[in-house]
Amino acid sequence: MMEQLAFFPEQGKSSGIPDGLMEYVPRLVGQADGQQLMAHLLATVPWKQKIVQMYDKQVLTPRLSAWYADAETYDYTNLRRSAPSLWTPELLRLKALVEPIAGVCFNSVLLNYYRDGNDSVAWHSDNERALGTHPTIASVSFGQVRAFDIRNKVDHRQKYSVKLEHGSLLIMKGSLQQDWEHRIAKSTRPMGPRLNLTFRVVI
Ligand SMILES: O=C(O)CCC(=O)C(=O)O
Ligand SMILES: [Fe+2]
Repeated sequence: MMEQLAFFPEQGKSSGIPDGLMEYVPRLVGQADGQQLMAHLLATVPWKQKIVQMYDKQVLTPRLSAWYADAETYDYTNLRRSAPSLWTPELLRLKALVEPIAGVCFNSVLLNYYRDGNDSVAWHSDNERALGTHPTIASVSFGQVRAFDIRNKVDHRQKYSVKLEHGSLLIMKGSLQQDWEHRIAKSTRPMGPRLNLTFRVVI
C-alpha cells in the first residue's frame, strides 16, 4: 500500500528498495540553475502530445514529450519512430553532467512535460529491444516533486516510491526494466509543472 510506506524525509525514498536497481542523487543541478533550464526547455522544445492506440480507441498521451538524439541515432531510429531533434547546447551540458555519474555515454534523451497533476505516465518498463538488456537510464527532474513508483512485475505487493525532487538525478539500472515496472501517478492534489529527462543509449 503506497499510503503505508515510510519515507526518509531527507531523501524522499521509501525504505526497503532492493539494492542495485536505482541510485538517487539530489541536487545534481542547483535550485536557480534548474529553474532557468526548465523555463528554457519548456519554451523551446517542440513539445508533442502523442496519440496511442488503446484497443479500438485513439487516446492522447497524458503528458507532452519530445526526444533528442545524435545524428547517428537519428539515421537508425527514424525508420521506426518520429524523427528526433538534434542535441542543443543546454541538453549537451546536462548530458555531460550525468554521464560520469552514470558511467555511460548516452546517445539520446526523452523529455516528458507533466503540465499538472492530471498528467502522468502509466505503469510500464523501458525494456524495448533498442535499449538492450539491463539498460542504464539517467533520469533528471525539474519543477514539481512527483512520486516515482516502482512495483515488481510478478508480485505487485512489492512496491516502493521515490520522490523525485527539483534538480535531482535518478539512475535506473540492473534488472529494474526487466523485473519491475514504474509510473508517475496522477494526483488529485494541486500540482505545478514538472519536466523529466531520461538519457538513454539506443542501439
Ligand atoms: O517522468 C518520469 O520520472 C519517468 C518517465 C518515464 O518513465 C519514461 O519516460 O519512460
Ligand atoms: Fe520509463
